[in-house]
Amino acid sequence: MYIFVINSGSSSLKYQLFNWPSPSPVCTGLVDRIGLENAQITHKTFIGGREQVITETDDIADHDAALQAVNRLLTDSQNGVLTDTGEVQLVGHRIVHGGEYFVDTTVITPEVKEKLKLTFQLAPLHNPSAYRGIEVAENVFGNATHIGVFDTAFFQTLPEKAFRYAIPKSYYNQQNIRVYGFHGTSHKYVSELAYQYLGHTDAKLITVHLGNGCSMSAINNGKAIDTSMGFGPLDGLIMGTRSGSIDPTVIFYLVNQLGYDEAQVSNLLNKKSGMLGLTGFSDMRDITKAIEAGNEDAKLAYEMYAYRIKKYIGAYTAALNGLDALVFTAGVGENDALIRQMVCLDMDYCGIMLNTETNAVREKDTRDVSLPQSKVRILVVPTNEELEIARQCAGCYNKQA
Ligand SMILES: Nc1ncnc2c1ncn2[C@@H]1O[C@H](COP(=O)(O)OP(=O)(O)O)[C@@H](O)[C@H]1O
Ligand SMILES: CC(=O)OP(=O)(O)O
Ligand SMILES: [Mg+2]
Repeated sequence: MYIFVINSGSSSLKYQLFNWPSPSPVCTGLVDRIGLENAQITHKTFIGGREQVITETDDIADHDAALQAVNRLLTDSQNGVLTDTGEVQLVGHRIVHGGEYFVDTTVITPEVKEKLKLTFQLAPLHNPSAYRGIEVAENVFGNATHIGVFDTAFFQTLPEKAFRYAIPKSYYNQQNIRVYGFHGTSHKYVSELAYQYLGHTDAKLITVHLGNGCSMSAINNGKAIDTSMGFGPLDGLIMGTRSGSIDPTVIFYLVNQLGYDEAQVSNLLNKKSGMLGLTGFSDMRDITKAIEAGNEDAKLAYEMYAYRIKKYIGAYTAALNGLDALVFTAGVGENDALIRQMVCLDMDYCGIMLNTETNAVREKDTRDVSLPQSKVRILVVPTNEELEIARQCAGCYNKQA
């Protein structure tokens, strides 16, 4: 059974095709810079153990054009992996915000799509493009069952003391204003691999997902008990373009003193802040280069980024009453050894002692980068949200069958 997984970002589209139940993808791809000049498609196929990479640069106006281009590559007469997109039976869609409506993996119907529209405001960088991705994919993969997998689902186990805000109860009861939590698919996936690596599931974990969006979660015996993102994916850690936690007084000031409206505040905090606002770059690789070139703003931003993570480690170690493993994942968490080093520096009081030598070695697989005497294991676990989405789609489909 072919399962196609789509992870639609605001300006990118990632995808993987699985010939289920094999967890190794038949092909993977990324369409980057959608809507900008010179969008780039990187399409990789893995057939008979051979990797083939096709890259194309073109102007791709929107998600519709992006999926049409992917469709062409998938069914190309020479290098295609499918004869027809009709061969795809399930399409899994990553949906960041399930709001109050979706607590689990859900088959997409017209009613589901209507409810999804109500979540746009809550995740403005993500849910509108996921919705667009669904609409386009329904045309391209007309025979398939489309299934939504929600970032928020993993956080259904949060206790009320962690998911409620200290505002009048009616805002929760009537408006569902509460912590939802995000990147749940990734936190779930890497925590399960960490438990496998540790060899037991009765362990206390802190998972640190550092991609464009960044979040942490505290996990006790496989159940999330707290997480750093909140009502929307803006709270908590400093991210590529998002501020993370900020005193709401700043927002009152922007509105009252500078005359900002809601769209301007949202644009500032979601798209112009974080590492981009502090340094002019949102990509950690550019920031590292800037630090090497002596850029003081970049150095400070890097320190702020690591410091915020450190504070959450302290908070979650307290919430868990101990810690067995600290797990780093996603683009920055997996690849940026220096961030891991800065986060773990001077944490021996908490039992965290990094092996700076093994930490500096690049590897693809799950690995332990702590010193033998460290009470807490420090793990680097590559995430794979697409594989987890495929797994959940197959589970949802089999339950229905
Ligand atoms: N070798 C690397 N060193 C440092 N950072 C990296 C490296 N490779 C990728 N990244 C960072 O990973 C980020 C993207 O992470 P990713 O998990 O792919 O994010 P998303 O899924 O949110 O787009 C980039 O912004 C970049 O800063
Ligand atoms: C929820 C979120 O922030 O997702 P991403 O990291 O893909 O932007
Ligand atoms: Mg991501």
